[in-house]
Amino acid sequence: MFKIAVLPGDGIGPEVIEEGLKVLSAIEDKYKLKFDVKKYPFGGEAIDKYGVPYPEETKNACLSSDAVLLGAVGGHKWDDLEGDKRPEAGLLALRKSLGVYANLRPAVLYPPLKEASPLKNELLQEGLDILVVRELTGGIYFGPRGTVAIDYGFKAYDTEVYQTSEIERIAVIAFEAALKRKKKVTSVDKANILDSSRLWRKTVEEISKRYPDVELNHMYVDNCAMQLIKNPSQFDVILTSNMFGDILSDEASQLTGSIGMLPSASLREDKVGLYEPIHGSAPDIAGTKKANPLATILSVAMMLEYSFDLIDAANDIKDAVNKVLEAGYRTFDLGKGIILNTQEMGDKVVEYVKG
Ligand SMILES: NC(=O)c1ccc[n+]([C@@H]2O[C@H](COP(=O)([O-])OP(=O)(O)OC[C@H]3O[C@@H](n4cnc5c(N)ncnc54)[C@H](O)[C@@H]3O)[C@@H](O)[C@H]2O)c1
Ligand SMILES: CC(C)[C@H](C(=O)O)[C@@H](O)C(=O)O
Ligand SMILES: [Mg+2]
Repeated sequence: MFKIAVLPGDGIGPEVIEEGLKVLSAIEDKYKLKFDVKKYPFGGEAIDKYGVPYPEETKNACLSSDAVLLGAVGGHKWDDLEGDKRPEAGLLALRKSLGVYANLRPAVLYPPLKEASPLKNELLQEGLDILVVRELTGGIYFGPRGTVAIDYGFKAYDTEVYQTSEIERIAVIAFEAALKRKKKVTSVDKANILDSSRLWRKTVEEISKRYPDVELNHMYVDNCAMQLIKNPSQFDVILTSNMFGDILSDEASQLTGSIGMLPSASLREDKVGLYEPIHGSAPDIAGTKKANPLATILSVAMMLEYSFDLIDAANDIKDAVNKVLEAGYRTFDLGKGIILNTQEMGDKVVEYVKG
């Protein structure tokens, strides 16, 4: 029986997780499966209860599970805490402790959402299906950092650090993914300025030699941010660092209609994975029932696919989401249509999963 540690977190986290679990339980019924699902405190909620964002009990549960499903963490209440005591520090510790260095963020435009994308229709003729492969356990998020007092005020620093082995393993993930897609990798860096990016570029070049069937091009991150809007269909797999991937995936998500549509899987060598929507705790809409649960529901689909090899079940969820959208149902972030609240959207997906 697959063991899943569920971390609802803060803000809209628990709201979208509830809908993800509803869909998971519909899959259990449909396929006569049984998942061992347990919730644990994490993020701001855990700080309030235990004084730390990633308590030992939660850590032990995550480390002994087949998959971790996370809502989102953070909120104004904890914004003034020191960096390493914040809910977001718990998220970094979770990712690091699991060793899930490969963050896959598929930005897929579901055809019924063409109107919800801010792009002109003519730019979407070929659809939009980009896989952002983001390095997740290195780079500036984990490099040396600090704040020191100086003559006038303070000096604060964060350091982008990458070593060959970290770049190699994430590049392999990107090239392998490209082989199953349109066979194109765009590696995004800032090699005109940063030493770490120059090592990135050189290492990616080396790995690309093992993949003669995959086309590789390099792009500076500032240009990539622009090209995503100008000509998104040029991209297949975007391979990039932790911070650039964070930023570019939020940008790519909006092209698909809303950040509320983008799921993610964070993987390592074995099948264990962390699954989470790419959005945050959205304090501006928490408690209003406006949150779009589809990114979390699609993260459940990724969990079924990557950690459990339940491909049919994963496809059922993706098909159900497409059908719900085709039938005109929307959450408020997706623009015009039959507007549903968070719970109603979850129920609709369940209805279509059941068939
Ligand atoms: N993985 C995570 O847990 C994660 C990710 C990003 C941000 N955060 C945290 O979340 C908090 C808020 O950050 P932020 O406002 O920059 O980013 P956010 O992603 O929470 O929200 C950005 C905007 O997108 C909207 N939005 C996000 N998810 C949505 C959904 N499912 N449906 C509809 N609209 C949605 C929000 O209402 C907001 O207007 C911060 O504390 C931040 O650190 C956590
Ligand atoms: C909250 C933050 C630490 C996180 C990140 O930057 O990785 C978030 O923005 C994300 O995209 O998952
Ligand atoms: Mg982000």
